[in-house]
Parts: sequence; structure tokens; C-alpha cells
Amino acid sequence: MPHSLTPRDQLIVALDYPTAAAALALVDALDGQCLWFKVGLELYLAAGAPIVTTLRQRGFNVFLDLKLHDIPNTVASAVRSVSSLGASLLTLHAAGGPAMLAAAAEAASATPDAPTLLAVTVLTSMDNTQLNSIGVPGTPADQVLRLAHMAAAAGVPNLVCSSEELTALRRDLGPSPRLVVPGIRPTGASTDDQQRIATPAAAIAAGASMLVVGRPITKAANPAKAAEAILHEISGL
Ligand SMILES: O=c1ccn([C@@H]2O[C@H](COP(=O)(O)O)[C@@H](O)[C@H]2O)c(=O)[nH]1
Repeated sequence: MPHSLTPRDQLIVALDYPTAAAALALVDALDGQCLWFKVGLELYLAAGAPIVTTLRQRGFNVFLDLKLHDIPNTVASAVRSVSSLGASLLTLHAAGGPAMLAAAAEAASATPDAPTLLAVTVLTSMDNTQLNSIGVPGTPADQVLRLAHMAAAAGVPNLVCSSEELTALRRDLGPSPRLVVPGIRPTGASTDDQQRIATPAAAIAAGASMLVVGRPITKAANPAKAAEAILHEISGL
């Protein structure tokens, strides 16, 4: 495994909730099993920066999934703005291009306590047809590889990708980049709106550093049991 992380270091639970109270109820229900939580657009727009600081005060690691995508100056300023919150990871869209990524990387390296930047390649909800329909030729894997090389050259080597691209990414980029993988579905779980999916074990075996899991845990009848099953599935791999 590229990063020698324990299963609890590898599982990020996506807190896709409309209020801080609902998100924190799920955190409480997991009863300390999970160390990482993802705050995405829904929760951040509803609850703002205090949800990040609350999670940090409770001792959890925060992945701030804001998927920044704007002109270089604006994205660099946003990186500086969120750096004081204490999130460990922050996303921006690789499709913003090399100048945007380089400006963000420069801002992060010059800002104390800046999060590690992750470049989002091709959303796991997109398949071949959807990608081609926005004017990108080829397969999601082609585009992920193209964006990954561009992002690394711009100073953002860590990525969000699907499990389907992991083998090729590890072949090209080696063990160092942190590859964070959503679109995780335990066997038998509903795929929802995800297109490029894998089981937790398959994604870790293919080279994922960390897994992002939302609905298979948050919508489960017993979220703690669902999280425990995923941790069990990836332990010993
Ligand atoms: O390509 C991407 C990038 C981010 N996500 C986010 O991950 C979670 C996945 O939630 P599930 O409920 O497990 O599908 C969600 O917050 C997305 O915004 C992604 O799915 N794909």
C-alpha cells in the first residue's frame, strides 16, 4: 500500500447533510470509529466555516471538498481564506488548468496551516457518454491521466479519481501521490448517481490512498455497522 495507512486513516465519511445538527448526529452515531469527515458544498453552504472548526475541536480530520474552479487569483485567495480553518485536505478542479493549479499551489505553500490540495480529475458520476457530451474526446481514463500529468506539473500531484484509473495512475506517477477515491460501493449497495464505482477492497487493492464513502454509510439503517463493515473489508489488504 503506497501510504502505509491504517484502515481508519483511509476511510473518509462524506457528511452530505443540510444542517450541522444532522451532520454531527451522524458523527456521534459512528461513536469514534471514523477519524476523517468530508465537508462538501451542501454542508459548507448551510453551516459555514464553524462546522469545520467544530469537527477539528472534536479531534477529527477534515476533508474540505469545495471543488474550487475559478480564475487563478480567485482560487489562490480562496486557498488563503480557508487555510485558518484547520482542514487537512482541500479540492480544486483540475479542469481549471495549469495557471489556476499553480496559483493555488503557490498560495498553499506560502500560507501557514494550508491544507493539502487535491486536484479533482473526472467526477466519478461521469461515464464515457457524459464526458464526450461536454466536448472531451476519449474515455474518462484518458482524461484522468491527461489531467493528472498536467496537475502534477503545475504543483498539485495529489488527486481525486475513480478506482478505474488507479492502476494507470500508479504506473505513471508511482506510490507518492495521495489518490483519494469516491464512488465506493460495498457489494450489493445502490449505485445512486455514481458511474465509475468499486468496492472498498477493490479500490484499496488497486492503489487508493483513501476512500470517500457517503450514502452507503449515511443512509444505512445502522451507520456504525456499515462503517465497521467497510473498515473490516479493507483491513489486512
Ligand atoms: O469525483 C467525485 C468527487 C467527489 N465526490 C464526492 O464524494 C462523495 C461521495 O458520496 P456517495 O454518497 O458515497 O456517492 C460526495 O460527497 C461527492 O460530492 C464524488 O462522489 N465524486
